[in-house]
Amino acid sequence: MKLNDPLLFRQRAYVDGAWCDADSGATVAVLDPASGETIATVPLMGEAEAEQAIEAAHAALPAWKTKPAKERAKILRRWFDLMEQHEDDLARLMTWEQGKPLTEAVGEIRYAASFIEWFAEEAKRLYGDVIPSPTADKRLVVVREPIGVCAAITPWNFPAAMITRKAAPALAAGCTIVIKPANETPLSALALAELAERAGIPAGVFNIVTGDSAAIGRQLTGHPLVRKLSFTGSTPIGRLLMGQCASTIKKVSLELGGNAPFIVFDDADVDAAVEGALIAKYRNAGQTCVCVNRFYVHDAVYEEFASKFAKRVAELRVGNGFDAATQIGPLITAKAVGKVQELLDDAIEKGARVLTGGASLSEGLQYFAPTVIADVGAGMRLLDEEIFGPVAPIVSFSSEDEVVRLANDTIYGLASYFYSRDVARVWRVAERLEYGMVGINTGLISNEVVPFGGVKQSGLGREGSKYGIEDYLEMKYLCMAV
Ligand SMILES: NC(=O)C1=CN([C@@H]2O[C@H](COP(=O)(O)OP(=O)(O)OC[C@H]3O[C@@H](n4cnc5c(N)ncnc54)[C@H](OP(=O)(O)O)[C@@H]3O)[C@@H](O)[C@H]2O)C=CC1
Ligand SMILES: O=C(O)CCCC(=O)O
Repeated sequence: MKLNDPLLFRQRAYVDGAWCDADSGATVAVLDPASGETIATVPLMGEAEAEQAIEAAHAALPAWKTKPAKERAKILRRWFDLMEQHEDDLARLMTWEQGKPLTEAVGEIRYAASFIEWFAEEAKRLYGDVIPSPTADKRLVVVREPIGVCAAITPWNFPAAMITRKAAPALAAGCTIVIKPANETPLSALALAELAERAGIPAGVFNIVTGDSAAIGRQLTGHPLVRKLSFTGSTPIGRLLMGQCASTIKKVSLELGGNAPFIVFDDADVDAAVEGALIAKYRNAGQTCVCVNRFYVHDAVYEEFASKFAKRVAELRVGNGFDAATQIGPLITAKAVGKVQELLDDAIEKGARVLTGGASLSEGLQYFAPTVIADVGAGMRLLDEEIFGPVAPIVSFSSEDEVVRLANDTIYGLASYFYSRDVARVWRVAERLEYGMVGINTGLISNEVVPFGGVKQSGLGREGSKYGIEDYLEMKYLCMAV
């Protein structure tokens, strides 16, 4: 891979300000999902190396948390500037290891950097409170302090943004952090560490350990010095990690799976709904926790929506993310392709009708045809399970009550979307949907200024926005006799 700045291509972990190997010297391969070829190796670390990183983060904490917020903000701002300057290289590394089209990778680098910019600004605004005392002899004050050493475990679908959405508020609040990126996409994380170092983030404040996720995860969730865990990934692993955190009562933020409904009412602008649906379903080849999992379309506009949508989906270009024409890259692994195919086959066997697409595109490679299926109904697995791929199932409905009930009939509660031009209905449905986020007449809801997160088994806490720093802070109440 030719980079303008070759030093951004790092193949060693970053702990206590140093580039390190695993104690055993063992490594794990990073694969290009477009070709299946090995593009790099990173250290196969485990519990011992994770513990060293936790101890480094603990040692670095006193100096970092007592730095004036303005100084922490300046350092974070430099990190943001460096990400902007190196956006081309960062995006190329991401497409190489993750597969997403280069334009989407550039978009993610900007999105990732925006969390650093935002929280650099928020660092200076962590106000306390003065509480009017019920008695004359006391003064009551609330101050907010960094929670301490934090841990983060991040997924492969957004290899940069899921790191900065956690690390930026942590560092802004005065915490230090140890991060375990997904083994599929560690190169983006390590490039961020290189830029963090150049920005002047002190040794031990920002650490990246790569390798055995279960072993590192056990250490990060079990070590008493770690005060908080933030995880983005599947609901089963989130459940496991939450349980592991119980013995040391850590604060936990979880951003887990979704089963997003996308509802098109009979009063919707159908053409606008088709455009919104394309973004909400096919971004990152459908590998996003806020990607639509189920389309519910009113009987009166079902055929119109389905045929217009299928026509647009059939035009999507699938290919290598480095090809400028590509809109849909490869899926992350062969296992992911198998899972998407299995869910699709189950639906077809149970009576779903393929409008476009319908299968993986190439023997041995990880390309999957953007697919739309109609006549989808109860009992098909993809209505309950996260597809995480470019398959769009369409279900028909006939009343508002019915569709709200169907949309809420899931253990998940992350993102939801609907299209309607009836103002009263917009309020009614937005209030009745049991989701942390509701897109109304839009398919794109993410940015750094809004609280991203879910209810039910989609997780705990919110990331981004003025609320996103709360999880990295503790309240301390001071009671003074006067
Ligand atoms: N909410 C979201 O954004 C995401 C949801 N998913 C959902 O999960 C499905 C499976 O994807 P998958 O990548 O396997 O998701 P996982 O939840 O298994 O992986 C997410 C992260 O957790 C790590 N991890 C896995 N097992 C453990 C463990 N025992 N202890 C500590 N960390 C662990 C992974 O590391 P490593 O990869 O190195 O093993 C990765 O960093 C997807 O199809 C999708 O439905 C997946 C990713 C993101
Ligand atoms: O967890 C994910 O899938 C990443 C969220 C992408 C986004 O912020 O929109």
